[in-house]
Parts: sequence; C-alpha cells; structure tokens
Amino acid sequence: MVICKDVWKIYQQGEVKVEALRGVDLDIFQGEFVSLAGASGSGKTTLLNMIGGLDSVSSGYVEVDGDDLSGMNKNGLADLRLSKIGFVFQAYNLIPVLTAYENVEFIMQLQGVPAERRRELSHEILGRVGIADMGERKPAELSGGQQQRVAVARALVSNPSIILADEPTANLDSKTSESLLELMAELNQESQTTFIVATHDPQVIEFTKRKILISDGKVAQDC
Ligand SMILES: Nc1ncnc2c1ncn2[C@@H]1O[C@H](COP(=O)(O)OP(=O)(O)OP(=O)(O)O)[C@@H](O)[C@H]1O
Repeated sequence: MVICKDVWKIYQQGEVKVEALRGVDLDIFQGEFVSLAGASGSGKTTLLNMIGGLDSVSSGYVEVDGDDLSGMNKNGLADLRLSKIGFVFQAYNLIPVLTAYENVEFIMQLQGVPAERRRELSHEILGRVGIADMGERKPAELSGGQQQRVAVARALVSNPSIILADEPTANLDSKTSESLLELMAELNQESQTTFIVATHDPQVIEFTKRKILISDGKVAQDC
C-alpha cells in the first residue's frame, strides 16, 4: 500500500521557489492499477519520484509497503527501490550496449541473484511479455513497443510490490499502447503488483479503473 499525507515538494531554482507538490493526500491499495493524470507541470513525475524514493519530500509523509520513506537516508531509499519498486519510463531507459536479456538481468545482478537463476528468470519473464525470441537483441534492434516490453519485464522480474510508470505509452502508436496496457493489466491481475501510471494519454486514463487527477501539485479528482 502507498500512503501520502500532506506531501509537499518545493524546488529551489535560484531565487525562485517552485511548489511542485502542495499537500498531496492519497492512499493506493495493494494490487490497484491507477493512472495519475494532469496537465504538463502539474506534478505527476514529482509525485512518482516521491513514491519511488528517487527524491525526498520537503514535508509530509510517504509510506510504501509499510516503510516510512521520510525517515530513510539515501542508502535506505536505494535498498527500498531495489527490493520493492519497479520503474518504467517513457524513454525506456534500457542500457543500449546490453541485450534484452542482459537488461532484464541487470537488476537481479545488483540484487545478488546467482547467474543461472538470473538467466532462468529473464527467459521466463521475456516469454511472459511476449518477446522470448528477441532476448539476444540490443534495444536499437527492437521496436518501441518491444523495448517497452523489455522495460516492463525488467521492472517486474524482481517481483516488486509496486511498478511506477511515467508516460509508458508516450512513444507508442495506439495499437501498441493497447497491447502494452493489456499486458500490464494481466500482470497486475496475476501478481497483485500495484501499478501507478503517470500519463497524458487519454487511452491510458480510459483504461485504468481508478483515475487520479493532479492539478497544481494537488489531487483534484480521484474516481
Ligand atoms: N528539479 C527541478 N527543479 C526545479 N523545478 C522542478 C524540478 N522538477 C520539476 N520541477 C517543476 O515542478 C513542477 C512539476 O513538475 P513535474 O515534472 O512533476 O510535472 P508533470 O506533471 O510530470 O509534467 P509533464 O507532464 O510535463 O511531465 C513544474 O513546474 C516543474 O517545472
């Protein structure tokens, strides 16, 4: 479960203070599949960064899977990210010199999973996301949709309790977006992994059961 209580994030830009989040209150239960929608600059990415422990809050409380993030130092946050959170970004963020298998294995390597087990799991998960025969290809040899499948596989392989996705369909056509969404929904149902997807894409918003609208750094609508 994710709990945000009166979360504020203020960036200092020279003399200017940017209030990116202005008192976000939000509960997201385990196994939910939600979209975070809102205009450009409304604070969606900032909120994902707070929930994902990529950055610290200016004030307020963030809890992920029973852990209070505000009390954690950098190492604690890094451990939390590695053990509990998977990330999928719009630009895929795959490592260009590594094959699809190696990209998926990379996180497990950081987690100290033995080589044989890594190979087994990465094969299994690439099969699960429908690109088993493309494991030896590097990102540049894959289409945008296939790269995004690798990114989802990589996020899922360590069995996180939450997947945070930032504009995962931004570079995809609507058919490819639809199949990515269906894949994420299937994985969500199977594994009860929580999916939180920040997006502008009406197709994604339409698809998700729960839609959270962020406006001016606050939750404006939650339905
Ligand atoms: N590192 C930073 N330093 C200063 N201001 C920042 C920083 N990151 C974000 N901001 C500001 O915080 C506000 C919220 O940004 P954020 O990226 O969270 O919005 P967003 O809803 O994700 O936008 P988009 O849909 O365009 O990605 C914006 O005004 C942005 O300019």
